[in-house]
Amino acid sequence: MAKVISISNQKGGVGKTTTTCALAAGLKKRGYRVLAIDLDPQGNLGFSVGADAETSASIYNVLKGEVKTQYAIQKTDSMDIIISSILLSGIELEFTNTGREFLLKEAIQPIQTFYDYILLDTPPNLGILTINAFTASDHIVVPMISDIFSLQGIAQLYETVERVKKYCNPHLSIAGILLTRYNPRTRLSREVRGTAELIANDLKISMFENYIRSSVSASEAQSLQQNVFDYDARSHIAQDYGKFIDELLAKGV
Ligand SMILES: Nc1ncnc2c1ncn2[C@@H]1O[C@H](COP(=O)(O)OP(=O)(O)OP(=O)(O)O)[C@@H](O)[C@H]1O
Repeated sequence: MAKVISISNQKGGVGKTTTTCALAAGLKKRGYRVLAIDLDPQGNLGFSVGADAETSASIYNVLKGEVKTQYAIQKTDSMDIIISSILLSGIELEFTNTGREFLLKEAIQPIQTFYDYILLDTPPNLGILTINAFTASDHIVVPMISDIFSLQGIAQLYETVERVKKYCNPHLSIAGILLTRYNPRTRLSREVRGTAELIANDLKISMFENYIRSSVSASEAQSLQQNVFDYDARSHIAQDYGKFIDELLAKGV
């Protein structure tokens, strides 16, 4: 039975897609069966792994009930993936029925025995797609860049998680906050890290000890549609994501 992990932060550009891609590819390299589902209407994850966006079904078709989940899965070198669609951006108005928070959970139920991990790349907001992701998930990984605005969003995210736990999914847990695009040499980064630790501590959320350093390999790998390990296994970003995955597995996630 697959463990389901949301990679989520309502702030844009914090490394959700990069983390989903690296986590999926790294877990696959460790021998796990991994499916990633792109819930972000921007569709960057599908592009990052070279998935077909022209003819294949997307998670939008699945949530609409037009296509069975198993027929939307594409196999790529890095991971199995269900791509996103720009049509997801209208879903807030389109799906208004009772129970709409459970659509994704129901959609992945028939395929959960075929995978060890299902990773959900969420959009940069706390709307119905993110609520669907949290309702379907066992754990949430929260990528965060070390700037002062990112800190403000953590409490809001925490409140959403508490609401989902109360009404939709009591088993949900935040696996931890992962600092991304981190530069250990700058004082600001270190200060924000210290403040993030205080906030996380107050909310009883853990921070991952490992962080992801800033590296041009992130965008270079994406533009070549490769995962960071295949692009350059010796790069900072590949090494950091490798250590993060070890830490995540050691936590029992
Ligand atoms: N460790 C890193 N070092 C340098 N650049 C990075 C790093 N991680 C991600 N980036 C770059 O930052 C940009 C945003 O990353 P990404 O798309 O993963 O964020 P996101 O949170 O998914 O964004 P959105 O909310 O828009 O979906 C991308 O151009 C990516 O290449």
